[in-house]
Amino acid sequence: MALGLVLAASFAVAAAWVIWQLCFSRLSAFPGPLAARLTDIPRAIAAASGHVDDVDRRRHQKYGNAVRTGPNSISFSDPSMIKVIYATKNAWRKSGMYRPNDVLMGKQRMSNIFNTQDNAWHDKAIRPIRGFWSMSKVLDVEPLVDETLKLLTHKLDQRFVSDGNVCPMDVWLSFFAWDVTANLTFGRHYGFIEQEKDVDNLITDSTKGLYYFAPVSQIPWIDYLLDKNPFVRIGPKPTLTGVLYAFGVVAQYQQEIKEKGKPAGSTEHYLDKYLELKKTDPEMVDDNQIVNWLMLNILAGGDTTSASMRATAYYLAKNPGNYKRLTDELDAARLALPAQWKDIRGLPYLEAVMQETIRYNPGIAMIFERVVPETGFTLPDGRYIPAGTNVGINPAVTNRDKEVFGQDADVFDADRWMRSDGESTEAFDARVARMRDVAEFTFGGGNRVCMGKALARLEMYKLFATLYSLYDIKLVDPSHEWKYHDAWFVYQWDMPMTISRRQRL
Ligand code: HEM
Repeated sequence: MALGLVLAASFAVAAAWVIWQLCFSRLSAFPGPLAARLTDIPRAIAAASGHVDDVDRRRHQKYGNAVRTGPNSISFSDPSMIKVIYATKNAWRKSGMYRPNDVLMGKQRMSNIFNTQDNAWHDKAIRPIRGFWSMSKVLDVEPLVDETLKLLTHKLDQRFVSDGNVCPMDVWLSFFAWDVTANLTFGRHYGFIEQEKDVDNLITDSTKGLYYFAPVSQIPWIDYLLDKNPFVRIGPKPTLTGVLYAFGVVAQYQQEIKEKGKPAGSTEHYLDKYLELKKTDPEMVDDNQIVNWLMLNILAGGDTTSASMRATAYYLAKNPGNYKRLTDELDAARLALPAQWKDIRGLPYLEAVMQETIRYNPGIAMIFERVVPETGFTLPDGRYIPAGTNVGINPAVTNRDKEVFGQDADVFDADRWMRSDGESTEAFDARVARMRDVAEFTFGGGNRVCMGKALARLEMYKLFATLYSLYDIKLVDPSHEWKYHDAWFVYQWDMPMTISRRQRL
C-alpha cells in the first residue's frame, strides 16, 4: 500500500514536471525534439554518435533557425547570430560544457585559456602571448615548418612514391600536423614521421580524450563522476599525456640551454619566445604558466589542422575539376619548394581550395556554447531568451547556409570562391566577403576566436602548395568513401591513396 502511494506520488511529480517543461518552461517558445525539451541525454547521444554535424543540420532543417537542444539550451543556424553570441566586447561567457576539458593533476584542477569560463582570467592569461600569433609573427617559424615539410616529402618518396605502395593518407597527414606543431612549439619533432608510428601513443590518447569529451561535455556534471571523481578515475585521462609531455620538454630544454647554451643560428620556436617572457616578467611567468601556454599548441594545434588537411586531400581527390585548376595554377607559379608563404599567399585557386575546405569540413564541428548574460536577450522576432540559457552555433550548420553560399552549399566546390562568368567585380567582392565572414566562424569568434588560425593557414597552404606541386595524389578507388567521427575535433580515416611524382611543366 505504502509502496503504491510512493509510486503514484513519484509518477504524479514526474508527470507534472514533464507538463511544466513542455508547456511552461521559459524556453517553451522554441521548438525542438520532444526528448530534448526534457533532458540533455539526446545531446550526449548525438555527440557520441560521431555525426552530430549531420544531426544539427537536420534539426535546423526540421525546426527552423532556433532549436531547443536540451531543457536549457538552444542552437542557432542564422549566421547573423554569430556576431551577437561571439562578441569581442562584453562577451558572453563559455558554458559548463568546456569544464570536462580541465586536467586533474593529483587533486589540482587545471583550466586553460581555451576552456576557462572566466573571461577576466582569460584576458589576463592570453595578453602576454596574443601578439605572437598574428600572421607576421607566425612567419618567424616558417623555417621550422619547412623542416617538417622536407621530412615528410622525403618519407613519402621513400615509402610510397618509389615503390607504389598505397599510402594511408589520413595517418600521414596526422603525423605531419602533429610533428610540425611540435617542431615550431619546442624545436623538435615528436618523431611520428621519422619513426612512422604514433610515438608514446600521443595521438591515440588525445583522440580517446576527445571521444570522451564530446558526449560528456553535453552533460558536464557526469565528468565529476567519471574523470574528476576523487576516488577512482574512470575513462581516459583527457589531455594528461600532453601536459606531462610538455612539462618534460620544458625542463629538459632549460637544462640543455644551461649546459650548452642555445644553438647558434637556430630559429626561435614558441618555447623560446615564452622563456623570454619568463625573463622579462618573472612575477607572472613560471614553468607552470609556460606549460599552460604550450599546452594550447598541443591540444588545439594537431587534431584541428589534421582534420582540415585530411579534408583537403580527400575532397581534391573527389573533385577532378578542382584538382586540375589547382595543379595548373601551381605549375604556372613555378614555386621554389617547400613552397614559401610570400610566393603562395596571392594564389587565388589555392586560396579557393583552402577556403572551401575550411567551410565545408570545419575541423571543429560541434556547438560552441555560451551563456546568455544577466540582461537576457530578445531575438529580432521578439522571442525572449532568459539569462543563464546555454546558446550556440555549430559552424557545420552555418557553413552550409544556402543564402550565403548558394543553393549548392551542400556540395564541395572550390569554384564558388572564384568570380563566375558575367559576375561584376563589385558583386563578386561582396559575395566573397560575405562567404568569408561566415566561413571564418570555423575558427570561432569574438574574444575567444582561435589563437592559432594564422598558423593553421600557414601550415595548410604551404603543405598543399608543396605536395600538389610535387605529386599526383589520388584515391586508389575514386568512388571510395572515407569514414569520420565528429568528436568536437573531426576524425576522418580510411583514405587509401596513391602518390606519384608529377611532371612539373
Ligand atoms: C584548421 C585548424 C584550426 C581550427 C579549425 C581551429 C578552430 C578553433 C575554434 C573553433 C576555436 C574556438 C572554440 C570555442 O569557441 O569554443 C579555437 C580556439 C583556439 N584555438 Fe584553434 N583551430 C585551429 C588551429 C589551431 C592551432 C594550429 C592552434 C595553436 C597552435 C590553435 C589554438 C587555439 C587556441 C589557443 C584557442 C583558444 C582561444 C581562446 O579561447 O582565447 N588552433 N580554435
